[in-house]
Parts: sequence; C-alpha cells; structure tokens
Amino acid sequence: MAEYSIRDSVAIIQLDNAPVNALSVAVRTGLYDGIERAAGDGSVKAVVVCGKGGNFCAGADIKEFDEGSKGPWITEIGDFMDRMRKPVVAAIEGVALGGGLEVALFCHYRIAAKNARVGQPEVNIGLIPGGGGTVRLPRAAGFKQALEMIVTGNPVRAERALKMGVLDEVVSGNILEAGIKFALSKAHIDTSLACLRNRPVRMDGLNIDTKADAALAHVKSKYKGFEAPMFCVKAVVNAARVPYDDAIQKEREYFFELRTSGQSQALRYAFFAERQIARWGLPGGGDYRTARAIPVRSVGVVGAGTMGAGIALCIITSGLPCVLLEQNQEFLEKGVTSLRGQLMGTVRLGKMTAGEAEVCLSRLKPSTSMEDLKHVDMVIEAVFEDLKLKREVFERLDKTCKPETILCTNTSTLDIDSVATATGRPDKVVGTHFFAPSYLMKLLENIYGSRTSPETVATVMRFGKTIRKVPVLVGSCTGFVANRMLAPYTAEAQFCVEEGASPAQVDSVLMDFGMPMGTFRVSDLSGIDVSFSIRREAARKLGVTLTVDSRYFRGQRHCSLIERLVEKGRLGRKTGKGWYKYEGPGGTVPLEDPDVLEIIETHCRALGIERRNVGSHEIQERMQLAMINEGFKILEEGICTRAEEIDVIWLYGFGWPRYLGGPMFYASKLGLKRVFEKICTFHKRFPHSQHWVPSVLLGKLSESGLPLSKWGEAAGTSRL
Ligand SMILES: CC/C=C\CC(=O)SCCNC(=O)CCNC(=O)[C@H](O)C(C)(C)COP(=O)(O)OP(=O)(O)OC[C@H]1O[C@@H](n2cnc3c(N)ncnc32)[C@H](O)[C@@H]1OP(=O)(O)O
Repeated sequence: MAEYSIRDSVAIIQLDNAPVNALSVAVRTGLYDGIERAAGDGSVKAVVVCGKGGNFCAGADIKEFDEGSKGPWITEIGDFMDRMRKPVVAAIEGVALGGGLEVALFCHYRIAAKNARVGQPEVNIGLIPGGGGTVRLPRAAGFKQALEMIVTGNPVRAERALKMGVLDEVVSGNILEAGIKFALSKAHIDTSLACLRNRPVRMDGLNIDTKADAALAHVKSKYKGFEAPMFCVKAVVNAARVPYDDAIQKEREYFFELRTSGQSQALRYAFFAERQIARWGLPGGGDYRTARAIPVRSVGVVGAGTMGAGIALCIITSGLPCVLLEQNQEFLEKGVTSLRGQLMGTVRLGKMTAGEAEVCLSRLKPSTSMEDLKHVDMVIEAVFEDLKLKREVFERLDKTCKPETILCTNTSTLDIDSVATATGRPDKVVGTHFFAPSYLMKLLENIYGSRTSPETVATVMRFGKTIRKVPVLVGSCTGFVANRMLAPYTAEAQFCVEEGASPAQVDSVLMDFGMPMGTFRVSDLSGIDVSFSIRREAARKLGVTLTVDSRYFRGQRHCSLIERLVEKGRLGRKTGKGWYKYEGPGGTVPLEDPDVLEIIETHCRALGIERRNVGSHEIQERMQLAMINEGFKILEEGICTRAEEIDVIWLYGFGWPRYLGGPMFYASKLGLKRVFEKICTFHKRFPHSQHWVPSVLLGKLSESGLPLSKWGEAAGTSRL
C-alpha cells in the first residue's frame, strides 16, 4: 500500500511494503490513488513520493509475476504524473531499483540521500525494465550510460547518478524534510519543463546506427546464452529512434514476452533460491531464527598451499586480519608469494588499487608458530586431504586455541565427525568446503557434523557472507553435495567416451548446453593425477588395487582411462597434455589429440568394449540425469533440506547456466515423470552403475505433481 498525508501544503505518498517496498498491486494502486488525490486537492501545491523503512522501492514485486497483471501499470501512473501541473518529487533513500527507479523517473524531480543507490537490475531476472525505464533513463542519463546501466543491471551510487543526470540533488539529513523543501521550491515552475517525456534521448554525439550494431555484437558475445541483455539493447536503441509513445509500447511488448519466458522464470527462481539458503535448520534442533553467530574478528588459516593461500586472501580482502600458518619458512614463503600474486592479479584487472592491496596485505600475519593462533576467533584448516594429518592438526589446535575458537576443516571428502572427535570441542567443529580457485569461486559448502552446535553453524554461515561467498549448509556424507553429484556426472562422461564419444565431443555438448567448461577440460585444469590419487586412495582403503584393466570397482562399472593417461604422463594442463594437448600462449589452448584417441581405442580393444556412435543427446541426458538422480537421493537422505540448496550449489560451484535455474529446477521443467522413467530405463540398461538406481523420493514425487518448493517437505527432511 501507500500512505497518504499532507504537510506544509505538500502531499506525501509513502510506499509501504516491507522490507523493500516492492511495487505490489496494492502499492501501485495506493500510489495511483495518492497522485490522483493530490492532483484534485486544491490545498496541495506539490507532491513527494518516498518509501517507508529506509528504502525508496526495489521495483516490481517479483513474487507477483506469476499471477498475471493486475492493478495500474507503472506507465499508467507515470502518464498521469506527466499531465500533472503540480511538481512531483521522488525523495530516495536506500534503493530505487527497477520499477522503483522508473517511478522516480516519472516524477518531475529526483533527490536522493548520499547512501542511495539507483539502478535497473531487471536483466538479472531475465527482463528488461518494463515501466518506461528503457525510454526515460536514456533521456535523463544519455544513451551510453543508460544502456550500460540497463544491460549490466549494476546500480550506481547517488553521487554518480547526480553526475549522470539521473538525480537533481543529493542531500544529507532527513530525506523527507529535504523532499518537502525541494518540492515547495519547484511549486511555481512549469512541470512540463521537467518532464522526461518532453526531452529527446541524449546521444552526446554518438551515431545511433553504429552504436546499435556495436552494442548488439558486444552483448551477444559477453552474455552468451542470455536472452534479456539483447532485448535491453533493442529497447534502448528503439527508444533513441522512435517517438516516446511508440518506444513505450515496444518496451511493454518486449517486457511481457520475456516475463513468460523460461529464462526469466529460471532467473527469478534463482533469485529466491539464493535467499532461501539462508534459512537453515539442524536435524537435532536449532535454526537460523534462534542461533546466534559468534563474532569473528580474526581468523587463522592452517596450510599455505594454493587452497589455504586463496582462503587467507578472501579473509584479508574482506577486512579481517588473518594468521597464515605453515610448518616451515619455505612453504610459508611460497604461500605468501602465491597470495601476493593473486592479489596483484586483482590490481591488474582494476578491481583494486595498489594502495588497497597494501592495506589488505597489512592484515596478513604469516607465521610458522601455532602459538599465533591462540587468540583468533576462528581457524580454517586447509592441509592435505588426509584424515590422520587433519586429526593431528585438530588435536594441536584444540590445545592451542582459546576454548571459544571455532575450528573449521576445509575438506571435500572427509567425515566431519571423524575430524571433530580429535578435539574436546566437537560442537565447535564444522566443515567449510571452499572450491578451487578458492579466492574466485563463490560457493562455500558448510558441513555440520553430528555434534556441531547451532551457534557454530550460524557463525560459519555469517562468516561466508562476510568473505563474500555464497554459503550453503549441508549434511556430512561422501563428497557432500557438490562432489557427490559431480561423481556420477563425470563417470557418465567417461563411460560415453569408452563407448564411442571423444572428450572434445562431450565437452562441446556441455558447453552448448551452457556450462562454462566441459568436464574433460576441467579435469585437465585441476590435474588428472588428483582424481587418480583420490581413486587409488579409496581403493587402497578397501584393499583393492586399481589397474588400467579394471572394469569394475566394488561391483560397479569403472572406467580406467584416467589410469592409462597417468601411466603415459598425461596429467593435464600442467604437463601440456591430458585429455587434450595444450598449445598457444602459455600452453592454454586445448586441442584434440590423436594420441588420446589412440589411447582410448587401445583401451577399448583391450577390454573388449565395442565402440559406437554416441549422440550428443545421449551424452547430455546420461550426464545430467545421473547427477539429478543423485540430487534426489541427497534430498531423500536429508543431506540437503531443499532442492534450492542443490541448485545454488551448482550455480556457484560449477557454473550451471543461471538461465536454466539449476539441475533440480531443470528437472522440474523436464517433468519428474519423464525424468523418473528415463532414469529407470538407464538403470535397466546399465545395471552395474549404482548411480542409476532410481531415487525413491523421485519415484514418489513423479506421481505427486508437487512443485519444487515442496520437495524437501515431501522428503520429510524439512527442519523449519
Ligand atoms: C512493473 C514492471 C517494471 C519493472 C520490473 C521490475 O521492477 S522487476 C524487479 C527489479 N528489482 C530487482 O530486481 C531488485 C531485486 N532485489 C534486490 O536486488 C535486493 O533484494 C535489494 C533490494 C538490493 C535488497 O538486498 P538485501 O541484501 O538488503 O536484502 P535481500 O536481497 O535479502 O532482500 C530482502 C527481502 O526482500 C525481498 N525482495 C527484494 N526485492 C524484491 C522484489 N523486487 N520483489 C519481491 N521481493 C523482493 C527478498 O526476496 C527478501 O525477502 P526474503 O523473504 O527475506 O527472502
């Protein structure tokens, strides 16, 4: 809704829809009614539109998008304002985004508090601004700057918006008082002079034809696969070419076309999924509503290898001091050099100044003495993935650190309890699984053990946000969520290669689907020897020796091509050859290698595997369905409590195309009945792959027709 009041002959319309005053039907109706009332009230000289609770407005209410269009549209409210003879002033604090900024652009004037940010982020949810933004922002800010804001979706701060011409004044102090004062100062000025409708699009000397082609080409390559950025360009270009009303009409057509598109649905889903993951609960009780995070003012990182150095870098760049610990000076120096190198990389990319980088480095305390961890609030252990070693480190940490210190293990495979029991504080032990490269990858899988306390979980969840990661809480199991789902996905890729596909073919199927990289290129990048030693270690623990001829491992189908590549010294990019051979500058360009194809052929001949033509559709289906089936098992076991958690993990851990929501959302769009039937078919066809045993939950859901948001509840794993 919108609250209406009058002060000093100024009508005040306050948008009111906590927490961000999104433009619901009620808010739009309240705004329209308020404007109409002020227009008809002879005692009112001017109008101020503002927001309640510290924000102007975050745009259309995204939750209402699936309900169709009801109530007045923003442009109808705007048309009314355009005809008003009394000045309407937008008094902005907090955010004016999307439809919020569009409302402001319909006002005759815009003032903002210093803390304010304005922007058109619709592109992030697969839309273009649909309330006049593509037509009015270029009239205020000029074609080039408006296009940039609309295509990137990035908001700008008040001072910059003022320079751009989006705002008329930036004020300090009470925004409403300033708005009233400003409105009264304009009460006698002809409003048509301030109306953006009456101004041309500012081209600032640019030629629209040349600019249009260049912008389309740029956007096409930069936002590969995304539909909305192209529409943003088309709408803004159109606004520069045709009269105002025609441009508004076209913008509306584009907006509605996109609103019902699969991409926008997926992107809206991803927006809310990211917010859902903050709502965690533990099986033993305790959740985000009741658990209090312990303040983290300093952190220690044990292990200055690539992972540890990257984690330390995340910490110091987020403003926290960090002790980086290594066992000896040589390893420590190596770690610090690697950290410095990554930091300077960000300076070279213009993301940080050299001065800011120095400030970050001043927060780092390299050390070889565990005593330096005595007073830190949290320690993240990032030593080699070996249980015995990790337990030794935890035993020492437990003795050294103050009793309140939270001890985190950066593990991708180990059971949290088996590490926690090395200490006398298992309630303060938790897994924090960073993804390589740890400074860049946004995902942080936080893993609770059976005795991890709600306070410890609350602390690592908040810490994740502090260091600008996307923290997702999951239960403990082999591979947790990300790697557990990745296992059948990569296994199927290798089986497809054994059966007749080439690594390059598999990778191009994945890239065409929208993944940032194919699985074989990823394997080359991270090192084939890494997967090799993980497999060898797992086999060793079971008393099995894996050889190049192993077709089965614990009764399961096994592809030993990795063993063959390692045998030939093909460890990946670092050796210049792996699944591909690498050429070009710095040996970074992957080329299909006839030698690899020969290795595959020989391997298949030796094992009597008959090769055939494996089609792209089959590759995609097998890799994705195997991994989706695992996702349902994860839900079924309560390792995750919501499908949204799995999707966020894939979006941020593996770069699943955001415009496809995530694997679980993708499954919901394919239809669970179809997904289940396909998985059953694959299970019959490949009985020696455990990952094709259909998930019981999936079977149940395939009959139920329940929406994705209810899958966790149906699994009985929801804890809230
Ligand atoms: C009529 C056609 C014209 C225009 C089309 C549009 O306007 S489309 C909408 C364009 N606007 C956006 O995309 C803004 C999206 N929101 C944000 O970027 C951030 O939420 C924001 C406003 C910067 C606040 O960020 P913050 O980190 O402070 O909070 P959080 O993101 O957790 O949001 C708080 C809760 O508000 C809900 N919410 C935010 N924006 C909207 C919205 N536009 N519609 C509906 N709900 C919104 C968000 O989901 C959070 O709710 P919660 O229940 O806590 O999950």
